[in-house]
Amino acid sequence: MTSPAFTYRSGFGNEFATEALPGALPVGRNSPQRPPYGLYAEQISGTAFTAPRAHNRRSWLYRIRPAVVHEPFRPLESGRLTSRFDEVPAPPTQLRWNPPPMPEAPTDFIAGLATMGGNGGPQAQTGCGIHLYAANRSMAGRFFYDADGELLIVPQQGRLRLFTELGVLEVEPQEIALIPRGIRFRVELPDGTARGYVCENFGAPFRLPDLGPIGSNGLANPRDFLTPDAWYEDVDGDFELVAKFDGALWTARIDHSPLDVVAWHGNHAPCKYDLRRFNTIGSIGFDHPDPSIFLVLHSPSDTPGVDSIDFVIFPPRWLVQEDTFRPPWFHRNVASEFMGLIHGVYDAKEEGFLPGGASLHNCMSGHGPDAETFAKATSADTSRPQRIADTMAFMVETRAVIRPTRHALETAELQHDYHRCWQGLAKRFDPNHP
Ligand SMILES: O=C(O)Cc1cc(O)ccc1O
Ligand SMILES: [Fe+2]
Repeated sequence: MTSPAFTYRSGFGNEFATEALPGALPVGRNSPQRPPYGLYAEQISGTAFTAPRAHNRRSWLYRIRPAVVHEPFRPLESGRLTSRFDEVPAPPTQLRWNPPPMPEAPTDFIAGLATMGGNGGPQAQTGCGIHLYAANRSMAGRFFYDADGELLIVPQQGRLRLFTELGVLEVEPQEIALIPRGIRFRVELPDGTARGYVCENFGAPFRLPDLGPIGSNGLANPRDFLTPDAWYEDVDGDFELVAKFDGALWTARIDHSPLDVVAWHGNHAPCKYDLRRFNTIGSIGFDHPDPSIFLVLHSPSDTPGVDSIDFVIFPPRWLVQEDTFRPPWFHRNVASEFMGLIHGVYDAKEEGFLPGGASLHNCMSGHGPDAETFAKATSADTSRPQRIADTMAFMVETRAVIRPTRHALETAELQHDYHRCWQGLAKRFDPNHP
């Protein structure tokens, strides 16, 4: 038996309570002697039991069988998915990649993941793995969970239907999904193929940033995050449970679908967010602000004010700054910047940075607009507003160096001529003309 309808509740990090059968949620206690409908009660903790209340994440699940019911795990060939960021020395060179091609062989979401780089790891409980996925078939007969981190999924092409233990998320390009650490799920591809990005967060769960002087509204508003209502399937069969655990993949046989949670309550729950809802705040006077104004979600580190990961977007917006070089300035950054393009064109790079592609500008490596963009922006009329339309780029900015994997440095998609886009920035200096 399968329950229908994919519906959501609104809010970020809320305490939700939802049941797919009436009365399935116990009232007034988490673990009654006999939960309704013969369900098992089970807690999943995403933070330390003793984490401060504001950051504590846990959910109570009422399910047909407890999560422990499966056979032992054995190693599974991990393909291009890894949490090893020491395979090859990280070059300070600016790097850019073309979009990965769609696979030819049948490839599901998990098999289609290729790690481009990262830092920290599951043991350090900080940093991230940055992956691209390209897939052409739905996950059939297998389910996945990531014990190493939370998954921030950024579709670029093709919708995803994420059937999770806590409900179903349907996401399309320009939406993102967050799957908390440990939550089991399978991925269907309603469009047949799908491509995109995954940021695997080994550290503190992503949260909304404080808004400081912006005030009580703006950037990503909490009510635009949607968490699914309880949904379950009661299906027996010969299935596979795949785990990413301590950097590698493992597989275990399981004789039923683990997506059998009939009711749950708590705040360790998946959600989705439409990036087009982002309330972009910018300069209405002069100068191009720091990209921290584009922050959607962040994973704070143990140092106040310094994030382990910032997830930032560059959405459509108006540029109105007068007497200003309006695109991103030339810069070097203590943080490291991995970028992807979901849609359209990015304003600092009109060519070469393609939807589905990626770039990496590591700690203190100079970068900025290409020569063509520089030429246009220095002669643009800044007495008029300019609309940046049809664009959606994102950046995963991290405190630690993003070390590319061997795959990232050896793939045919690496653009060996990337540096040329800046070589046309000629000497303009003339000491006789201030
Ligand atoms: O490098 C980039 O294109 C990302 C970026 C954008 C911006 O507006 C300011 C700084 C920055 O690193
Ligand atoms: Fe940058």
